[in-house]
Amino acid sequence: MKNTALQRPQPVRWDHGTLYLLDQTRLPLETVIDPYTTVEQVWDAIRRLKVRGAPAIGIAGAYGLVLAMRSQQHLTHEDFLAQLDTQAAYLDSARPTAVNLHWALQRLLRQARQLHQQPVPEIYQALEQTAIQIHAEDRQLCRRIGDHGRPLIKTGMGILTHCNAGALATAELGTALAPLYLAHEAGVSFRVYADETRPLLQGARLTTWELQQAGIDVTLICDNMAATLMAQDCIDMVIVGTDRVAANGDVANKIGTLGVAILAQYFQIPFYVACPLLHHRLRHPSGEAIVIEERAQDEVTHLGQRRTAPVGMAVRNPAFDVTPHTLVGADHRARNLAASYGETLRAGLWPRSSRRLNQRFDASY
Ligand SMILES: CSC[C@@H](O)[C@@H](O)C(=O)COP(=O)(O)O
Repeated sequence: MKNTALQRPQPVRWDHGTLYLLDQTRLPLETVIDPYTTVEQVWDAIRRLKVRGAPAIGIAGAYGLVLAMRSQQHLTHEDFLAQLDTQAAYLDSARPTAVNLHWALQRLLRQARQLHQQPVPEIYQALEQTAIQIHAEDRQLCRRIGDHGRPLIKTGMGILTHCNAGALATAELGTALAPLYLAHEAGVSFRVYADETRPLLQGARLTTWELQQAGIDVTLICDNMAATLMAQDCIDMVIVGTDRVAANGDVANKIGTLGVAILAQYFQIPFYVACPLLHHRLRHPSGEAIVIEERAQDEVTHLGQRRTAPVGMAVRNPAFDVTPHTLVGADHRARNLAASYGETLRAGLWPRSSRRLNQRFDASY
């Protein structure tokens, strides 16, 4: 058994009331961990992707709300709860697509309302404990995804992943990368292909970095090389994370995921989405209703500080896309026959309809 636990990076840390975030914009060249003491700093870190990946954003947002309320403990109950609402709405505005941020903030708001009879400092203490609990729960959820997905990983496989859904995006193991970490620890040898993931290069900068640190065989490819590698039989499965799941099983994930899913169907390669459905309330009936974050133009017109497009160029920069549920799953032939259900990698269940999918999610967490 190999032990990779020591090499895994920790994107978020809470230590005696101070939040520490690993600045992911500086990876892989520099490993910088900054302390955060104000809600404005946390909002900015989320917005700029210093902390990123749906689960890590949710955890950081929860701690951000705790930081916001620390200096408000002198307020009356009514004013404390009003301020809590205001600060949660502010944090929630940092990034719209990942469900975890909204989910974590709402959980803290609900808890504060339930405790409205308690003295304000006790409500504050409970908020801090819940943020710590959200952090710990994510660690467990990632491990469960890892346990569930590990048997899929077989010796000799080539595995393609897009963006970064690893330790850097979560409390510990990652979602999509959790099965890979556990398979590696169990001695399974496989090769990961990491899409570079334009425009912000989460694959090139982050997935390669964390897998390399863990001693996992990883090869970097440009996004436009995936089709060729599939045609050359280098890819046996695709596994990605998700920022939001709709009730019909459609999944929003980093821009470019849809293209990979279409390719996987063409080449009849299993396409898995790894996620803990605890956070996904399946509020949207289908992927069309999911709000997709549109980011700044310079992320597309520049590579780092260097301009690569003409001045004045029209640009689109949606940060995520939606993969229809019909493209998610392991058996493309079966899916063509019964294309009306989604399959999402989760605790041992492969539901056959979105209604059952919903029930099973609730039952398991
Ligand atoms: C476990 S993470 C799943 C997703 O959050 C991940 O794949 C992703 O798209 C992250 O996007 P990012 O813009 O880097 O926050």
